[in-house]
Amino acid sequence: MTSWTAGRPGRGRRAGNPPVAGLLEALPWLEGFRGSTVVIKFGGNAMVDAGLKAAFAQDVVFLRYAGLHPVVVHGGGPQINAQLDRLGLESAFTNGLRVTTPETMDVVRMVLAGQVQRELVGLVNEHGPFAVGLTGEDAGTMTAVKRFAVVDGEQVDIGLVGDVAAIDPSLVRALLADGRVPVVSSIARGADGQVYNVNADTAAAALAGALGAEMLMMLTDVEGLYREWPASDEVIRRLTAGELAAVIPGLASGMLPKMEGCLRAVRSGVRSARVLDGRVRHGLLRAFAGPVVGTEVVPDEPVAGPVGPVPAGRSGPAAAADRVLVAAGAD
Ligand SMILES: Nc1ncnc2c1ncn2[C@@H]1O[C@H](COP(=O)(O)OP(=O)(O)O)[C@@H](O)[C@H]1O
Ligand SMILES: CC(=O)N[C@@H](CCC(=O)OP(=O)(O)O)C(=O)O
Repeated sequence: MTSWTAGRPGRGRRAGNPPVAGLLEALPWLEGFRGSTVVIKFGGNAMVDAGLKAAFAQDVVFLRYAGLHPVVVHGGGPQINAQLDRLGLESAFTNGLRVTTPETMDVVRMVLAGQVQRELVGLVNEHGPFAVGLTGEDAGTMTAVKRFAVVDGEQVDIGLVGDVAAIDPSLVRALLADGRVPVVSSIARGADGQVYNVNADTAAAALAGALGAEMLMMLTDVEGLYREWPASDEVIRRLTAGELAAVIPGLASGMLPKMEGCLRAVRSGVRSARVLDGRVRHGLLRAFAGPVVGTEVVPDEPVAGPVGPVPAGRSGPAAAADRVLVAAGAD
C-alpha cells in the first residue's frame, strides 16, 4: 500500500508534505469527469523523447486514478520510417497515408504492435498494472476495408491501407470496466482476411465514436491546426463540424487524416475532438483546464450539459495536477 511518507524510491516525495491543497483543488474536476471515456491519440511525432513519453504515461495514469476511462491509440509513423530506412525500404505517402506494400505491412505491424505499443504499455505499467496492449485484430475489435487515396478526384490504389469498416467495442469496454487502460495499435483485419494498415488518427476517431467517448484528444507535433500552413502558425482555436468540413479539402499531409478523424468523431457523437501539442510536457493534463489549448472541433449543434467542469486559468485542475506530479518528483 502506498503511503505519503513511504513515497516511491527515487521519486523525491517528501515525508510529511502531502500535496493536499493540490488534491483538493482538483476535486471538482475529478467529480465532473468521473466515468467519462476519453480516447487519446498519441502521435509518433509527439513521442520525441523519453521524458515526454514518460510524462504522457503519468498523465494517462493520473486520469485513470481520477476516475476517467482513458483509452490510448498510438501512432508510430516516424518509427516505421526509421525501420523501413534501416531495411533499405522506401517510405511513401499519398494524402498523409502510407503506401503499404505487403513487405511494408510486415514492418508496420512489427513496429506498431511489437515496439511502440510495448514501450507505452511498459511506461504506463510503471505506475500499476493498468495498461493492456491490443491491436484492432484482437477479438475483432476493428474490421478494416481497403482504403483508396483520392488525388484530383481520382481513386489511387495505395496498397494495404485500411479504413475502419466496423468496431466491436466489447473487449475495450471489458478492459475499462476492469480498470485497465487499453493501448491500441491501428492494425485491423478485413472481412477478406487481409491485414490492413489503418492510420492511427482514423482508428482513434472510429474507436471514440463506437465507445461513445466524451472526448478525443490527438497529441501531435504542432500546436493545433494552422490556418495557413506552412505560411503562418496562427492556430484555429475552435471549429464546428460544418466549418471543418469546408476546410478539409484544402488540407495537406498528416493534418488531413487527423482533421478527418476529428470530423468523424464529432459526427458520431463525441462532444469535443482536440488537436494538441504533444511536445508540451504534461500537455494532456493541461488540456483539461480552460482556456482551450490547440484546436477544438465541436458538433454543429451544441450537446446539452457540460463536458466536465473545465475551470479557466492556472488555478484549475491542470495546475493541481502539476503540483501532484511535482510533489511526486516529476518535472
Ligand atoms: N494546416 C496544418 N496545420 C498544422 N500542421 C499541418 C497542417 N498541414 C499539414 N501539417 C503537418 O501535419 C503534421 C502532423 O501530422 P503527422 O505528421 O501525421 O503527425 P502525427 O504523427 O502526430 O500523427 C505537422 O507536423 C505538419 O507538418
Ligand atoms: C495508413 C497509414 O498511414 N498508417 C500509419 C500508421 C501509423 C500512424 O498513423 O502513425 P502517426 O500517427 O504517428 O502518423 C503509418 O503507416 O504511418
